[in-house]
Amino acid sequence: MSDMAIQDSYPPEFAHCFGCGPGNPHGHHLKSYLLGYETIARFTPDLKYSGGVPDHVYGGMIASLMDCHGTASAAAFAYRKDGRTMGDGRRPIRFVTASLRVEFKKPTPLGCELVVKGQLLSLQGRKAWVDLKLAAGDQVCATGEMLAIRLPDPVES
Ligand SMILES: CCCCCCCCCCCCCC(=O)SCCNC(=O)CCNC(=O)[C@H](O)C(C)(C)COP(=O)(O)OP(=O)(O)OC[C@H]1O[C@@H](n2cnc3c(N)ncnc32)[C@H](O)[C@@H]1OP(=O)(O)O
Repeated sequence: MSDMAIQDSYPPEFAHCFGCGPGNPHGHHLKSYLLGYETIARFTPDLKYSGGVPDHVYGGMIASLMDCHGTASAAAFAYRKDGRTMGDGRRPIRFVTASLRVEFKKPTPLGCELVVKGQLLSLQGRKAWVDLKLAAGDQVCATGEMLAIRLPDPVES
């Protein structure tokens, strides 16, 4: 596993995301890592992120974790495809979410660590499709599929 979290390769001007931006002092600071051919992030939601009952995570938090982990995963997979290393000093590869479908399979328990994993389904041009799974222990609670779009490099003036 790379020691560097994918989000820690985001340049300061793109580090403000509430879910994962290292530069947002109020945010969740989700950290995603490339581990072989998949990505992984671990996160324990604070007890205030409850759903309809106090011991379940609310759906927005689950979607948020997939949102941030999915775009980070897309970037990591694109770095690998381009034969690059994150933080290599060149212009960073950045993706944003174009679409995210979440299926809530089981209630997600609050008060324990959640593990989000990503796998690349397809990477074609600027489009990356990422398969996502969120689990509590051995139980997969939600699955998702994201289309992430690679942002073009800004034109140098
Ligand atoms: C905004 C800057 C932030 C940068 C942050 C970086 C660090 C990350 C931070 C952490 C982030 C955390 C996560 C977050 O919270 S990311 C925040 C939530 N996401 C957004 O705000 C994204 C808003 N959307 C856009 O900016 C644009 O629509 C994008 C950039 C996505 C595409 O607009 P762009 O003008 O560039 O490209 P295009 O329109 O030619 O489309 C290109 C191709 O994609 C296809 N397509 C597009 N949409 C869809 C769709 N819904 N379903 C199916 N297909 C779709 C389209 O048909 C085309 O295909 P083809 O014709 O080529 O075959």
